Amino acid sequence: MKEQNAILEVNGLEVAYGSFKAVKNISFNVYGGEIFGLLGPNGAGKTSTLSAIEGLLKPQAGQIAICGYDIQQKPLYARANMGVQLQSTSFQPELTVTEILQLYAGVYGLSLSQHQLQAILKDIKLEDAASKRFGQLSGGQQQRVSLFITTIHEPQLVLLDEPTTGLDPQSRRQLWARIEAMRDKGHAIVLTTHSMEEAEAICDRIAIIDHGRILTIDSPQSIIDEHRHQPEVIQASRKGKITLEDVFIGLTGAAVRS
Ligand SMILES: Nc1ncnc2c1ncn2[C@@H]1O[C@H](COP(=O)(O)OP(=O)(O)OP(=O)(O)O)[C@@H](O)[C@H]1O
Repeated sequence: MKEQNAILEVNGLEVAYGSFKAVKNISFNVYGGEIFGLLGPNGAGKTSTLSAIEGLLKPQAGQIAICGYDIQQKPLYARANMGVQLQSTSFQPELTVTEILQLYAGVYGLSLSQHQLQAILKDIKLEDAASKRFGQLSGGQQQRVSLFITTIHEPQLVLLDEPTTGLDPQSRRQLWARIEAMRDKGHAIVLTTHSMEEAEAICDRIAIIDHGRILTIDSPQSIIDEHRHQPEVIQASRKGKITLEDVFIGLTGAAVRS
């Protein structure tokens, strides 16, 4: 991680829906070459935070800059530096993999030669599925197409909302490897996840959010070390050793959110 290179700056972010404040004074930076995880129980404010970063909703207060461009003041510049993973349901199920790749390349003003297309299909391990319809792909295959399209314009900031939910362990590992490869190329990656295992496996830093506030922000191991002696964390421990999940439950409480 290169500390000097803040790709995403979030400062004093507040998001409200009517009179309800979903995000309350959240600040964090994400740097080139790091994977940053947003963790929190259902309703904590993760998606609201991502939506504000994407510029899909106007914050009640605070500033968000992507590569120095304010998302509200300079949305086109900010978005040019950002890749947002689309949900699989956003793609036309009747289009083939090739058609989808060509379509989205076109959206970003790129035209793919036959040679480039073959290289991409090989890279995302879908050589044999080039003419398959998107709707006929497995969940893991759809995620690979979706992740590739997110980064087709080589954005500096990549936003992934629960990228591996529903994938089998093999597909999840493969997606982790792709996300890590993006990190190693210098992209800044922000992802949300409910998987503590995922956060520990690939995130360089995480923020645990609850009720719209950041409770703690650091590397997974530092967060475990910092909170391992708290009584709520020890009480949450199930395996005799303190895990990130124990800290998460200890900090956010064991009650299921409505
Ligand atoms: N469009 C909306 N109108 C009103 N309230 C909303 C809206 N979107 C979200 N909320 C509320 O804002 C709070 C934060 O929601 P958000 O979707 O950001 O949480 P989350 O951390 O992404 O949750 P999850 O893990 O369930 O996806 C919740 O209480 C939610 O009910």
